[in-house]
Amino acid sequence: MIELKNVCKRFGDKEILKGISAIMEAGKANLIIGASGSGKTVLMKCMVGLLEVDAGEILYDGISFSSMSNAERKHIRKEIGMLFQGAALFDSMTVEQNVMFPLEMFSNLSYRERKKRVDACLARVNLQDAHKKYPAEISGGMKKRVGIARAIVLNPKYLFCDEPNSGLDPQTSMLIDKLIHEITVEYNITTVINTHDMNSVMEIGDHIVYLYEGKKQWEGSNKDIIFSKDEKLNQFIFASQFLQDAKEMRQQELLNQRSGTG
Ligand SMILES: Nc1ncnc2c1ncn2[C@@H]1O[C@H](COP(=O)(O)OP(=O)(O)OP(=O)(O)O)[C@@H](O)[C@H]1O
Repeated sequence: MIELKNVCKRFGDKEILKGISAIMEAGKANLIIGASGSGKTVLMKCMVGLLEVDAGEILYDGISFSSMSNAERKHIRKEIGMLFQGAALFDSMTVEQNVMFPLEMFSNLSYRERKKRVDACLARVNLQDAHKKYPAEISGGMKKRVGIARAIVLNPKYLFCDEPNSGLDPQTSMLIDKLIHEITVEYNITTVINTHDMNSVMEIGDHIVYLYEGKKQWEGSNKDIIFSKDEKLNQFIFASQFLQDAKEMRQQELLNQRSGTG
């Protein structure tokens, strides 16, 4: 679990994060959503220590990460996996070498053990036959899978995904979402996902934090969203008439199920 307590961040006289408190739960996909410029990336960077908070606190399983020195943060950093936008693979390395890279950097495993772990992670993301391929030879969806395999190769407790669906078609996006969600539940990972993708929100949003102009405007699950009366959230999620109609239909369906008439 990651806990944010009144997190504030400014750049010069521009206040970006205005006292955000929220919980990122273990074994759940925690989504940070909000319009462009609302502070999602800055918040994620604060959480992994790429930026320092100006005030407030970030706790990893009860331990204050924000007040630690860089040296003290090392053992928490080892437990963090990251899936970057566009997967950020090394072009000159094969798929297998990309996934093995963190093990070479941060583990004392023998080559045989490393190879076994890489094989297991690539199998978990359904990429059994791509070991010797280079990133340029595989599709965008496959690159994301390699990125996921690399992010989980060290068995992380925490997984950060920045826009995991960017550049993917809707069907591939859903497969990637499903994979991230399955892995999160399977290994009880605290997964934090920055996204603009409304499909992701509705499909895997176990826990959602909606930022509006640097403040937490709303927090809840994808099931709560259907019944939320928060105007700003509704305008953001159900922006088109089509989506508003879909929301009302789903609302009715759920109400019917509850009253036993559906
Ligand atoms: N290093 C920086 N120096 C100054 N301003 C910054 C810096 N990083 C981010 N900002 C500003 O902080 C605000 C929030 O940026 P952030 O990237 O977190 O938005 P976002 O919600 O992730 O947007 P998007 O969805 O477009 O990625 C923006 O106004 C941005 O210009």
